[in-house]
Parts: sequence; structure tokens; C-alpha cells
Amino acid sequence: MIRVRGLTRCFTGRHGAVDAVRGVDLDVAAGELVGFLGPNGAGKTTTLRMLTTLLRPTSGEARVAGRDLLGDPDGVRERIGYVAQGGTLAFDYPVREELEMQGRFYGLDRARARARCTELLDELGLDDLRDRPVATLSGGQRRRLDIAMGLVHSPELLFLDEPTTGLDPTSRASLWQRIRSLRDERGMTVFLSTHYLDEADTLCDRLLVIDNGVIVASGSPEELKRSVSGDAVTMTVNGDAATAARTAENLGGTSEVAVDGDVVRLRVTRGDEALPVLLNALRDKDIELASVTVQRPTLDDVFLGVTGRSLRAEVAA
Ligand SMILES: Nc1ncnc2c1ncn2[C@@H]1O[C@H](COP(=O)(O)OP(=O)(O)OP(=O)(O)O)[C@@H](O)[C@H]1O
Repeated sequence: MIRVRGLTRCFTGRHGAVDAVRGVDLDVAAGELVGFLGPNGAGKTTTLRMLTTLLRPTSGEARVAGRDLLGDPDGVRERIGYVAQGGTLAFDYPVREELEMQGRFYGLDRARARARCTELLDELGLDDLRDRPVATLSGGQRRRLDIAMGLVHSPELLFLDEPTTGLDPTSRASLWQRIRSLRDERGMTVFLSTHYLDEADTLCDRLLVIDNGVIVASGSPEELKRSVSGDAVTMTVNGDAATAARTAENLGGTSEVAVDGDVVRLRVTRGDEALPVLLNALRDKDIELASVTVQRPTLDDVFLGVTGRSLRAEVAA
């Protein structure tokens, strides 16, 4: 559905040149729900704007929804939907009118636009809000209307730029459900950008991780997490943490052992198997633990592994 080779975009301005996207290759198959994960400024929006024909690449080539991006941009536009960050709604109109106007804009006649509007209001759970002015909708309702607007011309492929930014947890979960059902019930291909680790993990079949304009990792959330070497063990020690750390270090299969006050952190290949062995070894040395936790690798560990930085910390900052 999407095949991209060597896509680049350089912005030049008074303050010099910015290489926003630097040689991106990517493939998305029909029916996939793919997440483009990266911190602010990584190049997600720039890539999406290129793939949706809104921004000309500096170099590279792409086929999107079976059409050549540079040779047939109109063909691409007919077959895709794009929901930009922040949406494009005019706030004065009622929901139904806004959606029907979008249908007319895409060339549907009045009756067809009305029918399509009814279908979409139902599908996106907006039926009760059909006569409400857009300005009165909540953030989550507005994002659902944004998505309905992107679906008016029945595209095969939908691009969503950071669809749940700024929404509360309940609205995010409900929007994930709607996005998932677009794929499950309509067989749509969805390509969305996000900087939320939980969204990438929970919602997407496959992830492309982008940093500084380059794809640094790709795979399903499970594959990516498995690529991180081992589970993280965190022990709070009642007593001599240095001896506890040495004891752990002397056992086979432990790595990255570090002491921080009375806390010892380390990695083991399989936490469930290593923990009993570790606890026995500590008991033999009369070392007592106040607490111990084992954590499977997270997508943040994946990002940390490939970039040396925490995506969670960057997004929080
Ligand atoms: N029109 C522009 N002129 C100059 N630089 C730009 C322009 N648009 C984007 N950039 C720069 O390109 C880089 C990538 O920006 P982009 O918006 O694609 O990132 P992003 O991953 O979508 O980030 P965010 O999550 O904050 O939306 C950034 O350094 C940004 O400042």
C-alpha cells in the first residue's frame, strides 16, 4: 500500500538548512495498522505531509495507494484520507453540515453526501451530536469528527497525524477502539504518527521508530521489545547493597548491574527463571530485600537502546 525509497526533505531558511527527513525507506502492506513513533521534531509530520502530497520531497520516490507520489499526486489524493494534527474544522457549523460540505467538496452529489454523512456519524459514534455546532464538541468528539472528515470519500488508506494528542485517557482509549475497527471492519490501511509509547504498544501492528529524520528501528511492538536484552530487575536492599550487587554479578546471566544507594538494578535474560536463583544466592549471604520487581522491556527501553535517550523523558519534558 505504501512503498517509499530514499525519501528526504530539507528545509532551507534564513537560519540555515534543516534536514527534517533523511533517506527514509518504508513499506506498509494493505490492511496493516502501522505506527510511526518518534519524539517531537523527529520528522513524522514532514514525512506524512510528503506522503499525502502536501509537501514536495527534496529527493526520493514513493508509491502510495498504488499511485506514484510525484507522477500522479491527484491519483494519490483520491485514494487516501489525511487527518492533520489539530484538524481542519470550521467551528461555526453543525457537525452534520460540516461533514456534508466535505462530501460535496469531494464531488459527491447532495443525496450521496447526505447518505455518506449518516453512515459516518453512525460509524464514529457521532449520531447524537449531528446538530451540535462543532465549537461545542469535546476534544475527543472533535477528533472523531476529524476522522469522519478524512473518510468521506471512502479512501483505502488513512493517515492520522498524532490522533490522540491532548485527549484524556478515556477519550484516547475510545479513539483507539474506533481506529482499530476501521482496520478490522473495513480492512482499511492506517498509518499514524505518535509520540506516545502506550499508543504505539497497544494500538499498532507494527512500528517504525524515527529519530532525527532517520528510521532507527522497525518491527511489531513484541519483536522490538524482545530485541532488548533481558528483563530489568530492581531490588531494594536492607543492608549491604554493594555485596548484593557483587553477588548478582557473580551469577551467570546477569548484566548492567548498578548500585544507587540501597537500590540495585540489573538485567537478566529471563526474569522468571533468574529470580529464584538470585534470591537463594542473596539468602546464603544473609542479605535481606525490602522489595524486588521484575519488568519486561518496554518500548522506551527499545528507544533508549537505539538512540541512548528516553522517549518518555523527552515527551514529558
Ligand atoms: N517549514 C519548516 N521550515 C523549517 N524547518 C521545519 C519546517 N517544518 C518542520 N521543520 C523542522 O523539521 C524537523 C522535523 O519536524 P516535524 O514537524 O516533521 O517533526 P515531528 O516528528 O512531526 O514532530 P512533532 O511530534 O512535534 O509534530 C524539526 O526540526 C522541525 O523544526
